[in-house]
Amino acid sequence: MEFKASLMDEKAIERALIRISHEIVEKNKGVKDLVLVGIKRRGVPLAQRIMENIEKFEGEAIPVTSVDITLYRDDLQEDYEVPQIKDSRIDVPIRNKKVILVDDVLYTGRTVRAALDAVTANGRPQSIQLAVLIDRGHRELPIRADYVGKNVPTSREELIKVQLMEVDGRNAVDIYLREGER
Ligand SMILES: O=P(O)(O)OC[C@H]1O[C@H](OP(=O)(O)OP(=O)(O)O)[C@H](O)[C@@H]1O
Ligand SMILES: O=c1cc[nH]c(=O)[nH]1
Repeated sequence: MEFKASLMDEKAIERALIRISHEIVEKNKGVKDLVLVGIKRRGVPLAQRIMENIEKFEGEAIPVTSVDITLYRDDLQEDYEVPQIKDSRIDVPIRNKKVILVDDVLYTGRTVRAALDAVTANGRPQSIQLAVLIDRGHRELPIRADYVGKNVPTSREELIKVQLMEVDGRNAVDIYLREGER
């Protein structure tokens, strides 16, 4: 992978998450019935940070939980990976709640589609919204985000790498060119 450019530093990530946190409270007219669901792995610390921001502004904590969506190799098509639910148990009640799914990158939309299945397997929420740090385009399904940290027009040969302190030891968003695509 060849490094191309830095898209966001620690401060830019923090500002984007603060804005998203405000937008969530504004759109939902408060924090009542909100549940944040981070998509593993990097959606989980992002959901946690959004919860901490909202708690700071509103003085009220909202539940945070996670779903585990993992890429599996398609048995019939060797080079094709399909996101599947690894563990669909959600450990907070979501029936009649306003669920906010959180992930780092939105690309084809397949991970989010699997996450929607995982959430609805646990009960019928009042609504499901989506927050992502980066929307890089190239959707293959009719899925869009309600809250976006940064829209980044990309080519398919590029790769967006989000790094978060809790997982990677640093906070940064960088863009790379995939091996052999130059
Ligand atoms: O819209 P999609 O095409 O589904 O792509 C987006 C997903 O891809 C990335 O996960 P990845 O599979 O790279 O795993 P990671 O988060 O563990 O690195 C990212 O974290 C999103 O979950
Ligand atoms: O560029 C991409 C595409 C999917 N997932 C990522 O994390 N980056």
